[in-house]
Amino acid sequence: FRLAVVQLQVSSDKANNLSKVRRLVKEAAGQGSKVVLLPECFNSPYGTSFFSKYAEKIPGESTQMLSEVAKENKLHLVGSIPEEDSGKLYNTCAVFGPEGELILKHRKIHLFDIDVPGKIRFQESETLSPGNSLSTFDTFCRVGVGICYDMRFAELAQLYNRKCQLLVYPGAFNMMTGPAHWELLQRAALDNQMYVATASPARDEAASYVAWGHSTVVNGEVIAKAGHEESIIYADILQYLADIRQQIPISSQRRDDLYAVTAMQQGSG
Ligand SMILES: O=C(O)CCC(=O)C(=O)O
Repeated sequence: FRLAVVQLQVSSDKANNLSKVRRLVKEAAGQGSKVVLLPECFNSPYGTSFFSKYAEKIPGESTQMLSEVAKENKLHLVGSIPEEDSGKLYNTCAVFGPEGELILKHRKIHLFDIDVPGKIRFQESETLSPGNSLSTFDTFCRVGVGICYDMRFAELAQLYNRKCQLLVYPGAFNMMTGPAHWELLQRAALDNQMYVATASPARDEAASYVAWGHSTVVNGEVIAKAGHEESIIYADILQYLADIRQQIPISSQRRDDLYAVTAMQQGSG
């Protein structure tokens, strides 16, 4: 099946962000895409000062639009927004199916709290609360969902690996961690023999948080990669995994007698 990643130029104009999503998803559908991935916080500039202003309940304006667009174009649509629920804020990825139905909500499990002196300090936990469950859904294959910083936690990918063929991460790495780690982390899933797709906002040099861009799809090797401007990239998810998992059978070669990665709770999916 064909996967599309929309590297949206997100602005402070929410209505404009939403109408561009409508147009670009339609364009991706016209190219035969069956699963479309949008960037982290596609309706809002990325930053702790924006989350409360742009946050919505689910369902709400932005996710209602996702539902309609998924239904109109008969595809699975994945996108994250700042979510408000019972007075708390979350970074939440919603997945809609081809009938416009909400399939799951993944609330970012690992909040992005880093402090690199002189370079970057970011503390999502000042405004956001973490999610507490893993999230998978079924389409042409089983898909595991994470959001951005979740990508740094190999244990999550390893748990998803037991049942998924594709991992999707809406994300927004920055001009420091982007060049250093963005592609490397995705390609590290080679060890897990999975497809991994990441969707970044396009780069906006004038933004308070400048996203790296370079949305990517890998299967160990990079099979599609955007530049830093607004664009759509496509990848055809094929037989590769079944072949490589058989040829290099690491899942049956694990030394379960020596180590284990264990979920305390499985969450949805
Ligand atoms: O891990 C990183 O370097 C960036 C993470 C991030 O921007 C996020 O979690 O939104």
